[in-house]
Amino acid sequence: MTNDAKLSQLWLKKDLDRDKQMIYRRWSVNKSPFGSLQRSPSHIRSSHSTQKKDTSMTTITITRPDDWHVHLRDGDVLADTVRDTGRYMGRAIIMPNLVPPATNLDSAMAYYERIKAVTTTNFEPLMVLYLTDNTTAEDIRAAKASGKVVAAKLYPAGATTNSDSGVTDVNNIYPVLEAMQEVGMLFLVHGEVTDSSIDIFDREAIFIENTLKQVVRDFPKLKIVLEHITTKDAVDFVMSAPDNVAATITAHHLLYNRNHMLAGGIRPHFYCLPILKRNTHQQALLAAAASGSKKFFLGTDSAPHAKDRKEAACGCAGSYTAHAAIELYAEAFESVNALDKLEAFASFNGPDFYGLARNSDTITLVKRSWDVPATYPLGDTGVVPIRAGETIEWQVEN
Ligand SMILES: NC(=O)N[C@@H](CC(=O)O)C(=O)O
Ligand SMILES: [Zn+2]
Ligand SMILES: [Zn+2]
Repeated sequence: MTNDAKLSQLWLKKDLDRDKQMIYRRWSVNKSPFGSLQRSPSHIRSSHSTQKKDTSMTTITITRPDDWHVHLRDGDVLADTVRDTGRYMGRAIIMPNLVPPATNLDSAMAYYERIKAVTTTNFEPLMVLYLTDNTTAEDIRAAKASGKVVAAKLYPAGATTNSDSGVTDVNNIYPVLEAMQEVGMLFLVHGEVTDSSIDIFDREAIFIENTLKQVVRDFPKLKIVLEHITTKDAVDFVMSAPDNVAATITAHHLLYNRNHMLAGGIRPHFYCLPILKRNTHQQALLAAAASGSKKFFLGTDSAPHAKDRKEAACGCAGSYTAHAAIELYAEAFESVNALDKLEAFASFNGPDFYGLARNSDTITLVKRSWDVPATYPLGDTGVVPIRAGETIEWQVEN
C-alpha cells in the first residue's frame, strides 16, 4: 500500500470513529433520562487537528455527586483532604478508622466539627461509628438520635488500615446489629476475612460465604453496604441479594487490575485493600456499574498515606483518588460506553439507598486531558495520587 493510501485509510477510520461517537452522543441525548451530553458547535472545533482531544468539547452535566466511602484522616492533613473531596462532592460518608477510631457519638461529633472547621464549600460530612466488640445498642441509639451519624462500620479486626480495634467475631455485635436494624442505621462492611491462612486474593469471596450471607439472612431489614467490592463473587452476591443489600465500587477497581500493580515492577500506589484482583473481576465490576442497577454506587475509598509510608519495604494499604474522583469514574464508564449510566451511579443510587434526598444542583464534566501532578500536599508531607505524572481525560468545570 502506498503511503497516501495508508493515510487516506487512516482518515477514513478517524471519520468512522467520529461517526460512531456522534451516533453514541445522539443516542445518549435522546435516550438518557438523566443528564445531558452535548458537543460544542462545530465551528469552534478544528476538524483534522492533532489536538482533537483537547479541542473536542464533549461535556456531560450531571446532578452533583456524593462520595459514599472516603477517608479524610485527621489533624493537619484534614484541610487538604477536605479541599479535594469538598471540591464538588455534595456529601461524603466519612470513614471512622482514625487513631484512635471514632467509636461513639461524642468522638464522631468531635470529628464532624473538625471537618466542618476546615470546610470552605457546601460539602456536608456524614458520620459513621467504628464498631468494636464493645459497642452497645445504646451507642447506636444515641448516635442515630443525633441525626449526624447515619451508619456504623464493621472492620474485621486486623483486616485493613487502622482496624486493630475492630470486631473479632461478627456474632459479638449481634445485639448492636439488632438495634441498627430497629432504628434504621446502615451497616457498612469491609468484607474480608482476616485468617492468615486464607490467600489475600480470596479474602473477599470467603467473607461473603462465611460471614455476610449469615448476616443478610439473620437481619432481613438491616440496610447493608458491602464496601469497595473487588470481585465477580461480590457482584453476583449483591445482585442476587434482597433490596436491603448494596455495594460501593471505587474508581481504581474499575480502572485497574492486579497486572497494573504487579506486572513490570511493583507499584505501591495501587496497593489497597481489598487488593486489586485479576482482570475478569475488573470486567465484572465495570459490568455491574454500567448495568444501571440501583444496588451499586460511588464510593471512592480515597485513602491517603504519606508518600514515604507507601514507598516502603512494608507499604500502607490505600490509594488516593479524591483529586479526580468523578473524572476517573467518567473514564471508567466511557471505557464501556456507559457514560449515560454515570449519573445514577454517582448521584442517585447512593442517596436513594441511604434514604436521603438527591442533590439538587449539577456539575459539568468536560472531555479535556490534563496533567496530574506527581504529588499533592498532605499536611507537611505529600501524597502520590492515582495517575501521578500522567493524564486524566476528563475535567470538572469550575
Ligand atoms: N482501602 C485501603 O486500602 N485502606 C483504607 C482502609 C479501608 O478502606 O479498608 C485506609 O484507611 O487506608
Ligand atoms: Zn475497607
Ligand atoms: Zn476505605
